[in-house]
Amino acid sequence: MIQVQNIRKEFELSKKQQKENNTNDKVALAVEDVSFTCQPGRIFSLLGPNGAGKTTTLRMLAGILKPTQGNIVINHFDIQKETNKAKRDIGFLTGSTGLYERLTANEIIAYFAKLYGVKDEDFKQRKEHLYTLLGMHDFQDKRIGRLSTGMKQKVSIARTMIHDPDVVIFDEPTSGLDVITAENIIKLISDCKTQGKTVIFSSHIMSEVDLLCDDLAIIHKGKIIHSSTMQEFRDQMKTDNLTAEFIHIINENN
Ligand SMILES: Nc1ncnc2c1ncn2[C@@H]1O[C@H](COP(=O)(O)OP(=O)(O)OP(=O)(O)O)[C@@H](O)[C@H]1O
Repeated sequence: MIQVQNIRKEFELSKKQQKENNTNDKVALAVEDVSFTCQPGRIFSLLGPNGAGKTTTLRMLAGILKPTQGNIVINHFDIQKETNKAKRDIGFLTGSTGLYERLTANEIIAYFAKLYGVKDEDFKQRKEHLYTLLGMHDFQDKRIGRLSTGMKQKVSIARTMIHDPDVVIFDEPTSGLDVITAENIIKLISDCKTQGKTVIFSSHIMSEVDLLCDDLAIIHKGKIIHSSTMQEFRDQMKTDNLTAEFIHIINENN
């Protein structure tokens, strides 16, 4: 379960950033008064145009960024007060997940399994499952620095899932992947739901949202402008498809 209450994130701007952003403001407000709940066994989708505040929100949920205000609770653990306990329950996938370029996929997966205290027998079984699902056997012994963007993304996904987290946070999970692998990721996300995990993902791809999500929130300029179940979203649509409806809601709030 993820409970988000009135979170706000301000970034302090350096003199250089102020110049780049053409502003005298000392802070940039990225997320303002955002609240939502993600339930176990359901998939929650966070949608929004570029720069809306999706990654900033997900990084706060994962305990990587500290909110300026507000509370985040992951499976009853306050992410700011009981960070380590909360983090054990989280798998976080982001496009910028740092992978050590000089290690191989096998070394990275083994390293993270150890870090999270995964038992040997669980490790072997999970690794095999993830490598098969993602098609990773062929490059498991290659150094990360020699892998393509899509291959690196696969390693990141395996790394995110190896400790079998209860709560999974995916920031644009299929970005940079070929259609076959993207389909497998969709299947992996869907399996997470069947296993009763709490899933949140951000995406620009409405067909993925349509396939996967039970609940959704639309964020725009740092604020939640729509929040409902997917069914409620469909029932209130004023246009005839999801993409058109998304654009319509954004335009109404410009
Ligand atoms: N470290 C930072 N310092 C200053 N401003 C930042 C920083 N990180 C993000 N921002 C700003 O916060 C806002 C939200 O950015 P964020 O990356 O969360 O958007 P996003 O919805 O994930 O966008 P995208 O779909 O393009 O990835 C943007 O205006 C961005 O410029």
